[in-house]
Amino acid sequence: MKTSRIAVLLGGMSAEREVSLVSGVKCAEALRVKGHEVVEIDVDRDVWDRLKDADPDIVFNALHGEYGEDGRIQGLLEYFGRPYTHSGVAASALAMDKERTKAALRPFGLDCPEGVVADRFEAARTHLIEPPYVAKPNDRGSSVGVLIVPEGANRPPAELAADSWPYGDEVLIEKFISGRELTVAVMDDRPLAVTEIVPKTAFYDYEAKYAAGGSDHILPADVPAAVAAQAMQAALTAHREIGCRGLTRTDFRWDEPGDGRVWLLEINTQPGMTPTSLAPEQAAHCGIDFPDLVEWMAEDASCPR
Ligand SMILES: Nc1ncnc2c1ncn2[C@@H]1O[C@H](COP(=O)(O)OP(=O)(O)OP(=O)(O)O)[C@@H](O)[C@H]1O
Ligand SMILES: C[C@@H](N)C(=O)O
Ligand SMILES: [Mg+2]
Ligand SMILES: [Mg+2]
Repeated sequence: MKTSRIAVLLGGMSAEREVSLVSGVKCAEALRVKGHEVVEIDVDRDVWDRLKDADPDIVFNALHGEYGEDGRIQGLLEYFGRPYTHSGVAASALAMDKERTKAALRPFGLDCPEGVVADRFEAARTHLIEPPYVAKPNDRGSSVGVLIVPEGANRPPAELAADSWPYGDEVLIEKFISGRELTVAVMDDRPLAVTEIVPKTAFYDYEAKYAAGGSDHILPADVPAAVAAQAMQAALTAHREIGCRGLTRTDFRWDEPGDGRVWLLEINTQPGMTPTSLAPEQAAHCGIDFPDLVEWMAEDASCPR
């Protein structure tokens, strides 16, 4: 790839700001290793002015969560008119909405857990589906606000009605899928591998995701070949049918003690690029080191309109 001037967007205004600062610094470092001129932009409401000042050839979006992964910054980048990494406006907006993503993918034969989107105060008053279920923000990431409601629970989680609840009023109440946790990254049209995640905590929460040693990653996952093939195919189908670009990562639960189905939870259009993140680990497993992965992402950047 020819040497370019690349603006790396990082930080931002989401609940995943700290994660994005780590992803962004790592990606900026990798692009510098590859010889590119890099400007880091910690994104706030002045991002337009900062982009104009930076005058980049390419924008590398290392944001996660609301404003950075949900079509909003992508819309602004379309106006800016320079190639940007990852998915475009529509795919980003759809993928950030977990329940609508599942509805979009079921017609393609993918198993997606039953769920209902509700106002958080209503969900705090009464069980909207029979426990066990998961109550989680419909449009956040890094497991923020994820609450597990076990079988036999008398009441919904009181946290949902707290004044201090910071994740918006819309929650997804989703059937709890017991079993094992799998994930598959996709680069363009290539599913990379299947990782099984074994968290040290009760589930794959923020701590298990980002604390060193917070979870074990088994790569390649020690699962039957048919299960691995099903997860890889489902990740590719999700990437294509949601209309994604560049790198994505799709998360699954394999209901091994139950009926053995592989259930799709969500597709992430801005997967983490931190030292404990899963997509770079899968790329490395396929022989693509971190600088090569990041440079491929920059090279793959586009601005279709
Ligand atoms: N329906 C479910 N059944 C069982 N566990 C679940 C379910 N939904 C979520 N979880 C648990 O919570 C974690 C986070 O859920 P999910 O992947 O939907 O959210 P996220 O916050 O967008 O995560 P990410 O960091 O991957 O963006 C899952 O990895 C899983 O451990
Ligand atoms: C960054 C985090 N939402 C991930 O999917 O890796
Ligand atoms: Mg997510
Ligand atoms: Mg996830």
